Amino acid sequence: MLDVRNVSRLFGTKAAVDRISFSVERTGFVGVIGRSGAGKSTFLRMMNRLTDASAGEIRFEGRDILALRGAEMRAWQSQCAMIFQQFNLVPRMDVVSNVLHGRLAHRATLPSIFGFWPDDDVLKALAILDRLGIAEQAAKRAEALSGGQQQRVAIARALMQDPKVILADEPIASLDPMNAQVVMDTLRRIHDEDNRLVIANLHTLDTARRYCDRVIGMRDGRIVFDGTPDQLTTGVARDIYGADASFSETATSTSIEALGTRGDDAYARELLA
Ligand SMILES: Nc1ncnc2c1ncn2[C@@H]1O[C@H](COP(=O)(O)OP(=O)(O)OP(=O)(O)O)[C@@H](O)[C@H]1O
Repeated sequence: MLDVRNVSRLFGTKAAVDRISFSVERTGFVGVIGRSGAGKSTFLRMMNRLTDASAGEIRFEGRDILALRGAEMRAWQSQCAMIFQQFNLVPRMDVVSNVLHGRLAHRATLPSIFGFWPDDDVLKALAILDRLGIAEQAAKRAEALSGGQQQRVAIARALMQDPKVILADEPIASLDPMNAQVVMDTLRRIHDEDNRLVIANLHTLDTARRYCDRVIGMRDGRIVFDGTPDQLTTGVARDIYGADASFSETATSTSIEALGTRGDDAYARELLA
């Protein structure tokens, strides 16, 4: 499905991503972990063509997406939705309009600018918001929502593109543990129910272990670990983060795990409703 071959990105003489290779045979939930500056965001941005690669190939279903230009590149970008740490919504615009912007690549620009959306698109946006549990927020300005709700709006906007791949760059780094859990549950559900490939850069080990089928560890632009969550032991994590024997997992953890084991999911949702 996805074949990344010897992909590099240089900034000046420094390799932010250094000849990385891996394959994803079939759709899954892949987490990418590593300390700040390891190259995680640069890799996602190359996948989405927001940043050019310096070398290598990224083949998705047989096509080298790094070689796409013009309309073909834009078509790829709409199949490959991106979710960002800071949500990237239009704060003063209402929620449903923000979601409808996920359809921009499919619609004429001018009517969209003036807010003329086909009824089908509006109904689809409302159905997605309903699926993500935030339909009642549809008419509010995005800026009036909590961080977790805003990230769910961003996920709804991504789903409006009907993407094959969802790339999430630190999707919960700005959220408190309860909101983080709701957002991660949402991403996982989208993978399970829709079979979309999710690749998420994550800054906490417990989140990677809990939600991912596969974890890729990056260090200094290279892949230094590629395995299952079970194989992600403290020793392995120490290598990925480049820490010494004093490495502590708590420094790279949130309390999501604790919330889950206490069975507080329903409580978290109640609070967020
Ligand atoms: N536009 C740029 N110009 C110059 N250097 C860059 C640029 N973008 C990234 N870098 C450098 O590339 C390296 C990898 O950065 P990247 O943002 O991919 O890391 P990361 O693992 O995502 O870290 P973080 O979690 O802090 O975002 C860093 O050393 C960074 O300073």
